[in-house]
Amino acid sequence: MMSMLQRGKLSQIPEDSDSEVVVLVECGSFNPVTVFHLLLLELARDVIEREEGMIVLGGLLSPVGDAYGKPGLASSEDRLKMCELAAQSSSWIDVCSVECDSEVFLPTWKVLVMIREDLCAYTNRAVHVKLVCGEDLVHSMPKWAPENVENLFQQASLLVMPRSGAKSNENLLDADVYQRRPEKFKLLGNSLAFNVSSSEIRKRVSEDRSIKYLTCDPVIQYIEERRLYRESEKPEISENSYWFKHSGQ
Ligand SMILES: Nc1ncnc2c1ncn2[C@@H]1O[C@H](COP(=O)(O)OP(=O)(O)OP(=O)(O)O)[C@@H](O)[C@H]1O
Ligand SMILES: NC(=O)c1ccc[n+]([C@@H]2O[C@H](COP(=O)(O)O)[C@@H](O)[C@H]2O)c1
Repeated sequence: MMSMLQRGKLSQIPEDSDSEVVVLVECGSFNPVTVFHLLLLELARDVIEREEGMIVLGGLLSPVGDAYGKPGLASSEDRLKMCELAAQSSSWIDVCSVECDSEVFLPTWKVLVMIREDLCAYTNRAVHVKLVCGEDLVHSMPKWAPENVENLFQQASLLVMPRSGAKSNENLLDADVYQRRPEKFKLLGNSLAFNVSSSEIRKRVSEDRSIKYLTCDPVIQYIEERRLYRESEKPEISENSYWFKHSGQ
């Protein structure tokens, strides 16, 4: 199988180390990738290394495939490329193309299992997988097929960042999914929470406003060259899309 995380970006595991090994995965649309997506992985790594003493093998951005059917989604080719350009700025973050390569929608738990199995086979040791996300993803889970949520909690644990300026006022601690499996969650401090989003970038591009420092320079150049997001969004919502049925929006 093609590598999901370039071997050159993987941390070395000292031979005599009995520390637990983990890969951090962020799943999303990345339409386009923002500075916050990268920062979220950095903050998660810091917490896991300092507070849990685990070895972080690497971090992955996994853009959802075209089959998700979310209105206004740029092609998986463009979103994958922008993630790759953003990951060039990191020594340990890489991009996983398994969702974009798939013609069918892959539930998040399946993506995490594929990544974990690939890395277990490569390192020849047990590898844990943690989903790094914003709290809006957790609030959307009641719309997912219940078995997909259950499988996710069986296969992985979550590192969750409060989302400043979130549309929802729900508190993560009140969410049913949290209350059912609190041991599966670790909350990241909100002192660095800020309100940059892909939708804000798309809006600003369509209004010809600056997006400097909201995403990486090579991503800005790519958006300009490919003239992405120039039209203001006219969401054509297909009621048959996976997104419409399961995204919670
Ligand atoms: N500013 C932010 N604060 C907290 N979490 C964030 C932030 N931006 C993105 N995330 C998280 O990163 C993951 C991937 O995000 P996604 O690709 O959906 O970007 P987004 O900015 O939420 O997109 P959009 O604005 O198009 O809804 C999700 O778990 C999301 O909650
Ligand atoms: N059943 C599932 O596992 C399921 C359902 C809906 C969305 N998701 C994921 O949640 C993320 C949502 O991203 P957006 O917030 O950009 O729509 C995507 O990575 C998507 O694959 C997973």
